[in-house]
Amino acid sequence: MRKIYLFDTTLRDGEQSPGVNLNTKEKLEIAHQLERLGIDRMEAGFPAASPGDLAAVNAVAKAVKNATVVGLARSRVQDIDAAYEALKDAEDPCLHLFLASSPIHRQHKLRMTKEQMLEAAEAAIKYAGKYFTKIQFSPEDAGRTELDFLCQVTDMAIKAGATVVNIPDTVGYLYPAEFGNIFKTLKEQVPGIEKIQLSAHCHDDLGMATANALAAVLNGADQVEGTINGIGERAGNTALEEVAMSLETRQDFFQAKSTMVLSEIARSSRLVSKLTGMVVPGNKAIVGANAFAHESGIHQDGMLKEKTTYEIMSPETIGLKESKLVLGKHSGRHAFREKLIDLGYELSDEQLNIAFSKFKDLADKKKEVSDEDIRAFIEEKIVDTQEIFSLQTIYVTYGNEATPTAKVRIVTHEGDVLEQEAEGNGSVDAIYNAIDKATGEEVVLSDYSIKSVTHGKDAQGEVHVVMSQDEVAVQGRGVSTDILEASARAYVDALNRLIEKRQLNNGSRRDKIGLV
Ligand SMILES: CC(=O)SCCNC(=O)CCNC(=O)[C@H](O)C(C)(C)COP(=O)(O)OP(=O)(O)OC[C@H]1O[C@@H](n2cnc3c(N)ncnc32)[C@H](O)[C@@H]1OP(=O)(O)O
Ligand SMILES: CC(C)C(=O)C(=O)O
Ligand SMILES: [Mg+2]
Repeated sequence: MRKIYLFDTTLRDGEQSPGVNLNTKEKLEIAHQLERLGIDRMEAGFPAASPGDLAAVNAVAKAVKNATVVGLARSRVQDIDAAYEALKDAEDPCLHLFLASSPIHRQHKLRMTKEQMLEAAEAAIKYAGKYFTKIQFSPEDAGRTELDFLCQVTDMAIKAGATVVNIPDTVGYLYPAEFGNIFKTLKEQVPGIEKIQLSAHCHDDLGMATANALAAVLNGADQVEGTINGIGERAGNTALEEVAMSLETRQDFFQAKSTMVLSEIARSSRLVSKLTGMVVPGNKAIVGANAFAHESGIHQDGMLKEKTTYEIMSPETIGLKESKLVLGKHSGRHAFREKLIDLGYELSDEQLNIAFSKFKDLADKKKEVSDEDIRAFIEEKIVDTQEIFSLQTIYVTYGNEATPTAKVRIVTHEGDVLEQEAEGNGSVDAIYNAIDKATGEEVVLSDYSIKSVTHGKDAQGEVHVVMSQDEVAVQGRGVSTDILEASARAYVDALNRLIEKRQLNNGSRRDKIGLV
């Protein structure tokens, strides 16, 4: 099995993400985590960029013991000197030199001919050879460089003393077959290529960064460069966790492995996200919050029966606890029942059906149904014995200079429809007056409280009421994403309990409420 070296540039190309600025302490924290992650080489910064970055690279160089520490430099004496200054205390230092080779960069940016580019790069590699035994050379924008010229540049770099030649697709322009072909060609056509390592550095402008890096591996690349979470200039770099997990998951195909400590992936991702402020999208491969979460019923059913139906990797491998079955609009009964068992509820099939349809109603209103949501509506309703009144609709008219009015429609358990409208001191009072009118009940409301039982903008509100009638007191609870609906539900719930209690105490008094 071939070893693929991982070169992490989170602290250099990753830091080139707009808005990211890591101080020395933060770079050190990430560097130590990269060591735990088993990264072979880490690029700590660009020492010539600023005295602060030189100091940060120097701090990383002194602190890191289990990886090669790399510093980036233009092909200029002052940059190489700065990099030497930063890296001189490293146990295993490496200089990363670059000079663009593509026609666009040569003509417009460097204003150099091919010959001048070759001469400048050669002079820089040779100058660096005085200080460094490990030198990586990158022909920047290699992806858009004439292939025969790239072979010439690589040949020059090997002869001048480079130990690694890194091929950057600087602007993320190439497709895997094209990028792979560069490596194949270099391997076939450059004499002495076996003396050095070939490396791939890809950008994600067309979403090809990982695919291109893996195409390079298939065509002989020894090293892949990238960052944690794929951060980096513009659309970012190859995400190293994607490469390592691809090699692991598809060993059969790549016949290559990295020495990344896979169980440190999740922790590394969280740390980089926290210190750079770059939020990991939920759908990001490997480390996104949804990468091991399943929402739809058919998938959840498959997962419960056999995880490999819908998971090609296990969350435990990357250091997460377990896969998540997220309850939402697309979930089914199997996952719902499993969740209830997890939460400690054992329901009969009939209760499960009632609970499931309430869950679906809630899921239509909320993006994700949380454990608290489920507890709230299970405890609210499944214990119900008889629903004499059920609230069908409420309409409330409110304006701060108008009298609030509410219209309710209630259906009795015998199918009668009771519809009434009333005014009140506030919206809730208007709703309660309308319910009183519709049901014909006269009650005293002695307590009303409201709290949020879940979080976020679509949190559920839980209303709790206490009411009494002829010295019989009952409580009622209502839960909804809308507090007026929760208020109405709590009131109707209490009325149902009141009537039930009254029936138990006195025999039927339903004639009084006109239900017979
Ligand atoms: C593809 C990549 O990611 S490359 C790395 C990109 N990262 C960075 O640029 C971050 C750090 N950079 C910096 O802090 C600054 O750009 C510095 C300190 C390096 C240079 O700053 P300045 O001297 O003000 O130059 P500026 O950045 O405006 O322009 C770049 C100069 O370097 C030249 N240059 C660009 N690449 C190279 C190279 N690899 N080798 C030699 N010269 C180069 C440009 O042609 C330009 O030269 P000119 O001034 O003669 O026209
Ligand atoms: C410095 C080089 C390797 C780079 O980051 C690029 O070309 O994208
Ligand atoms: Mg780059």
